[in-house]
Amino acid sequence: MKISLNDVSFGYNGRHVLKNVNMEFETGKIYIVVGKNGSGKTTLLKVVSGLLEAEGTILIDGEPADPLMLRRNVGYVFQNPSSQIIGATVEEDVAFSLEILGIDRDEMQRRIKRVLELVGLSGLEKEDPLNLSGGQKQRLAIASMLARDTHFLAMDEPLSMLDPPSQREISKVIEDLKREGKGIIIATHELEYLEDFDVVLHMRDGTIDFCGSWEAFMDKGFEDVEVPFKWKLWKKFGKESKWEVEDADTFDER
Ligand SMILES: Nc1ncnc2c1ncn2[C@@H]1O[C@H](COP(=O)(O)OP(=O)(O)OP(=O)(O)O)[C@@H](O)[C@H]1O
Repeated sequence: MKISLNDVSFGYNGRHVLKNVNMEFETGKIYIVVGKNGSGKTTLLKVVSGLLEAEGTILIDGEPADPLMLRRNVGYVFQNPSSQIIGATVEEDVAFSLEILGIDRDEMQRRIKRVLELVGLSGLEKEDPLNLSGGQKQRLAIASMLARDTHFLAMDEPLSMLDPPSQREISKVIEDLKREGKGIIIATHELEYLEDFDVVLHMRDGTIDFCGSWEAFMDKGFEDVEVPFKWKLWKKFGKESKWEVEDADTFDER
């Protein structure tokens, strides 16, 4: 599936914070959206997810799509997972996101089991979400969206509230979802742990001023994004090599 944005703009109270954006998102790929605070990342994700209605044209596989159609195809995972968690138990929380879809009980149980397995929360079905760690809450928020089985997921800073081990774990979950064929759009400042991503988008002042590979992104150099040391290693030694460099400060990039 492909979602195309043609000259899409959005304004809060008449002030445009997305300006004539043209972009295509495809399933089976991970898109990383970077840019400084206020550049429009969250707004872009909310427009693609149908949570905000924008000006311009949005197409799904070439057909005009309204916000409702976008909501059916793109799940949005909020920046703060706690704001999304409403169930008294882990399984109930996932069930809530399915109830509005009118799915029968057996199918619901199947989906709950599957998504909790996928995000590594099996065994915690009866747990109160409030007792979960930050990483587990983030997994639950992802699981609840996943259960809706949308083709795309838009995730706003899914790694920002996590410690490095949890960032690594959630990155793996996200990469597994890509292998399942989902299209994933992630707004993030944390570039360290995701490895298997496809496209980097850079936003500046409501526009996408770069869209391409991480190599091209590094070549261009953006002053407002700190490129992870790992990318420099990839560039020097190849992405597949597993080089360990002990002293990052003295590493020679050339
Ligand atoms: N509900 C709102 N009402 C008015 N202005 C808003 C609202 N939400 C965001 N904005 C403004 O829109 C612009 C883009 O915000 P957006 O949240 O999309 O940026 P962002 O790149 O996601 O930032 P961050 O990295 O801080 O999350 C900012 O100038 C912001 O102040």
